[in-house]
Amino acid sequence: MSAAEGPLVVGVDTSTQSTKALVVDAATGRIVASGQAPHTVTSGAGRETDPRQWWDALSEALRQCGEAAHEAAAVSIGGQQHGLVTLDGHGEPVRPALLWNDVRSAPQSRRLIEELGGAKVWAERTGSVPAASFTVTKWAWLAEHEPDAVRATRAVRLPHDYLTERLTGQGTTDRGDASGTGWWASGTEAYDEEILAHVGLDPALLPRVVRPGEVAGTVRGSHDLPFSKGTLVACGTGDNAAAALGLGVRPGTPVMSLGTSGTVYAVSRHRPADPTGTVAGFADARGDWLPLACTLNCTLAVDRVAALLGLDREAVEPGRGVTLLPFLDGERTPNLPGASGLLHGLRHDTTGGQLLQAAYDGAVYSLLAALGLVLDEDADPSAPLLLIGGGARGTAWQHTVRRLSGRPVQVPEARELVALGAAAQAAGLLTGEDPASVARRWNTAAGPVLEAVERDEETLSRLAGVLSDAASLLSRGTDTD
Ligand SMILES: Nc1ncnc2c1ncn2[C@@H]1O[C@H](COP(=O)(O)OP(=O)(O)O)[C@@H](O)[C@H]1O
Ligand SMILES: O=C(CO)[C@@H](O)[C@H](O)COP(=O)(O)O
Repeated sequence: MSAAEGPLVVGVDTSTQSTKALVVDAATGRIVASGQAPHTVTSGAGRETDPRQWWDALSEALRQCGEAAHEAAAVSIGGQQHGLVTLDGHGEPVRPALLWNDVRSAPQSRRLIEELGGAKVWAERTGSVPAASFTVTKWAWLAEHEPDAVRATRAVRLPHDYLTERLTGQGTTDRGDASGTGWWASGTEAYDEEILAHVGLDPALLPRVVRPGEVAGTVRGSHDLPFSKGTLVACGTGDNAAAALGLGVRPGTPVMSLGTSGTVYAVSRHRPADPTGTVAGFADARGDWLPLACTLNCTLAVDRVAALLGLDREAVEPGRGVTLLPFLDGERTPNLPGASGLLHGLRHDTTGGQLLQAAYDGAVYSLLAALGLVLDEDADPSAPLLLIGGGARGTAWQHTVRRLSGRPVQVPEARELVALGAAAQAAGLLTGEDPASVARRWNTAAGPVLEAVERDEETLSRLAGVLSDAASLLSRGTDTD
């Protein structure tokens, strides 16, 4: 391995299933070392992780990076959005974090929307209608179900804030991740004190929102990570905003991420406010906006169907009659938090491979149905859809997205776009550059473009029909526990 041309920076992605760390040469974008370690998420009614697992996983991922991590001049952390981290007076978790895909707060979501003036008011005020994923609904759920935990809480953080604070000793966040809480007003770019008062959350418990490009702090002395005391720490951001940075996308370029969550988004110059709630009006990590739609069921749901069928995830077969809505975790897009999976059109001659293809179709359909809503007038309708996340490596995912979108699809060769985006933020601290320009200089989006194929209108309209006909079944919910 040749010596680095520039200073080394570390970018971290602490996402739902694992924490990944990259050591990157800030001059060239070359990945000098990488590491990854898993965390566990509870199953059953809720989805929770002890935040200390993220720290341990970060430590292990950095250990795998070896000596290179010791040389880092700056570090930044991107992470799963929305999770509610509650800390006591010593900075220790009061209880495990409630994650973005925990739908127990669906009743609190409905109630908060109604109590504060309805969906349109929320969309105009915070950019988003707070579905059960949003932090504000989780805080309301906790206040109702575990008031002792709320009373013991001295600080409220998001997942990426938690790790940044353990590095720096400072409670900080950024506009991108703050915009997914439901208590950050997108018009004024400040915490919304009325919403906070409504849910009984003292603003003093929240982190300071660091400006894009500002240093969040420096690595403090006492920790078990390989960084030297005084290493610069950037503000970090939510994982989708980090991936947008990591790709260096300009406004209007559509991105689809296939991971634990499925997301579609584009950077926009216009502040979003979708009263239907399909599009979350997130801020990006620079000063623009990131209209985004997110599904709860993506790679894990399809892999689960493959496992139930005893098939490899690539063992799909074409078939036109069967429909599978893979809403194994409830769903957010469409907003059906109580839904479960639904199968329609099963026949004696339906094969396992056709059922598996139907699961891919169902997962991709929800994302594509929202794609048009996240793109504004800046968008070029013929631009390739950038496909990222673990699922983007899969041939069946790639083919399904091409067939149901009718668009060309570009699959960047770089695998860890969230961690690269965080690394670009860290590099920006050293050079004064815009992180998105850093990523473009690193050429992170480079990868093969798969040509457009004819859009499979028959499958799209069959899926739309089943979704509409099964509406009452899907909104009723299933008692499984
Ligand atoms: N080669 C592959 N083909 C299809 N799916 C894959 C492949 N590699 C990983 N995955 C899927 O990617 C998922 C993890 O993606 P990732 O984006 O890392 O998730 P997250 O960031 O949400 O934790 C796994 O659930 C797995 O199903
Ligand atoms: O809730 C959202 C976006 O609003 C999710 O995209 C989370 O940010 C989790 O991301 P992954 O772990 O799937 O990357």
